Amino acid sequence: AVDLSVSWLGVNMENPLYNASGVMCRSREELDAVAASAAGALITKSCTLLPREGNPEPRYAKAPHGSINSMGLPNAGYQYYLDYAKAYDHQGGKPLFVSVSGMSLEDNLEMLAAFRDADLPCLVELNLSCPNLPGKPQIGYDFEASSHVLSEVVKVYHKPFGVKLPPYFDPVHFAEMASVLNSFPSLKYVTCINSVGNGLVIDLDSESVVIKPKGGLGGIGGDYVLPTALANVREFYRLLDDKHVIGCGGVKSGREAFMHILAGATAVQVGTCLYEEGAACFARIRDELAALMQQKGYATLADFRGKLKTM
Ligand SMILES: O=C1NC(=O)NC(C(=O)O)N1
Repeated sequence: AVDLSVSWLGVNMENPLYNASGVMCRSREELDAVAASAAGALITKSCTLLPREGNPEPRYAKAPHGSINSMGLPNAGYQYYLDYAKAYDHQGGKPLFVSVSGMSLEDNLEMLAAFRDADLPCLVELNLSCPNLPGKPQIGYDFEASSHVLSEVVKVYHKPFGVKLPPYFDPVHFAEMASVLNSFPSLKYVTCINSVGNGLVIDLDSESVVIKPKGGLGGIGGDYVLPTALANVREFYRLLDDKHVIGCGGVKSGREAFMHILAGATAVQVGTCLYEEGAACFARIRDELAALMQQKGYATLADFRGKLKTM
């Protein structure tokens, strides 16, 4: 038998799989559905200070090899998720993570101070990479801004936390961002990657875009992004000091979950596949991962984590 468990930053997961922030996690009903599934943990939709409607619909579409979304951070406001976390059974339940994505640094600091004061066992994932707010850049692509935000965050939030990063595509950028992240010891994990920003899916029959916001531009997920996600996991696994990397991007079976862990991922998030298949995907992916490990003769995740061979 294989052991799929992973313990990290005080979090004990029976298996390494959980939802990507944004998918099946905006309402308490959705969060409860992930908690009731075979997922090893759950994370909330990125929250803002005030509730947000988000971008006009249609704002999500399935595409031939994945998905495109320009949701625009629709969420119930941080108090809703703080209340959910306060009521949550942290002892008996699965680990709960909270994603925070303020519209400004001040908003981020106010929300983080509130989560700090609530003194909950949840780990925070600070989203530096939402690509879908018209007119707003992805903070993660501005190294100076990222450093400034993190400098202010660690003054307010003293517990270990993580950041959700956009995909990078250039070794110089991997090195630059790793250098910024390594200067914050309490930043204990990164989640790689957020959607590949501002892609364009065209429907040939209608000769039209498939989502309304931003002239059809949206974050790309699914099969399209797997190689980019794996590269980001492996590069940050290699470049970061004493931090965990959480893999996200293109996971739809035990195979891609295995690849992310082989590249160095401590745990693995599922986005597009969860959106399309529903919470049953967790048991399927879990069992596929276990079978793959069995076939390959690995008893635990640590047996192969980060052991990607190079030539
Ligand atoms: O960080 C985000 N990534 C996405 O792909 N979409 C959401 C969103 O638009 O709310 N946010």
